[in-house]
Amino acid sequence: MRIPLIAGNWKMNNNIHESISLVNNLIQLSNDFNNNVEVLVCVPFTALYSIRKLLNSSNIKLGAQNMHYDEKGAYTGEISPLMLKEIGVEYVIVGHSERRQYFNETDESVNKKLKSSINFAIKPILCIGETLEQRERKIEKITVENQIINAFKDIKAEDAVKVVIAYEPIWAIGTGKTATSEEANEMSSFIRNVFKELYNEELAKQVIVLYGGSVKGENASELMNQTDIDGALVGGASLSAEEFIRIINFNQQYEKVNKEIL
Ligand SMILES: O=C[C@H](O)COP(=O)(O)O
Repeated sequence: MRIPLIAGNWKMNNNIHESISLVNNLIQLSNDFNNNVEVLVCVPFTALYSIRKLLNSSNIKLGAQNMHYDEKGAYTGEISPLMLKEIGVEYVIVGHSERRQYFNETDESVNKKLKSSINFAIKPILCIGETLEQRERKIEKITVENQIINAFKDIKAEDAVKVVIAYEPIWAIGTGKTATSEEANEMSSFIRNVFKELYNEELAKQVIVLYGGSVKGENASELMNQTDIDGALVGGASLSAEEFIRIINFNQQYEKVNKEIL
């Protein structure tokens, strides 16, 4: 069974003080959380240690937004999987489009990071997705397929299933434009097909596929209740505890909307 995952990616926002305050708000409101959803916050490196201590008394998981693939070495300014492990980081985002676009993240480094995070038992969230130009040229599926094939090079099925996929159409990130629930579900279903071809049908059914790109409280329930979408990678809206909780509780809204319709 695929447990829904709602992951907040704070990106380069919140100093330590602001991070503590946001997480304290989340913890205070966590009694209201949808119990069937796994909740994760991916915070800046500088806040990881303080937030780890706060989260110890909660069910909220802790993630990092990037890591180097080597465990140590002469890589000035980088953070290793061992360092993340030492703090108790459970998840790491790999290959976010902003890292591919601004920091020369390549398919090759993404592949190395996936292997390394699996090796260190840090669950990777692999981001894939097409640009607006690629969608307009109708090459969004082949783009996403190639990203998967390259990212999973030499990764065995028993490890591949540990990777969470986040489908994030780049044109929907931080723009207020969301893919329609049909577009997002169609791509998520296509992603499962790629895994079926690359590995097997069982793995294709098991892999967790998130949607990311301007997810908010108001659109979460429709997106999350699509057959092939298992949750969300949330940027801007995860910076507000109230808005993030609206997303976490997408099912309650969905049930409420359905009851109102009935
Ligand atoms: O990692 C999160 C995504 O880039 C989505 O960001 P957004 O929700 O601000 O569009």
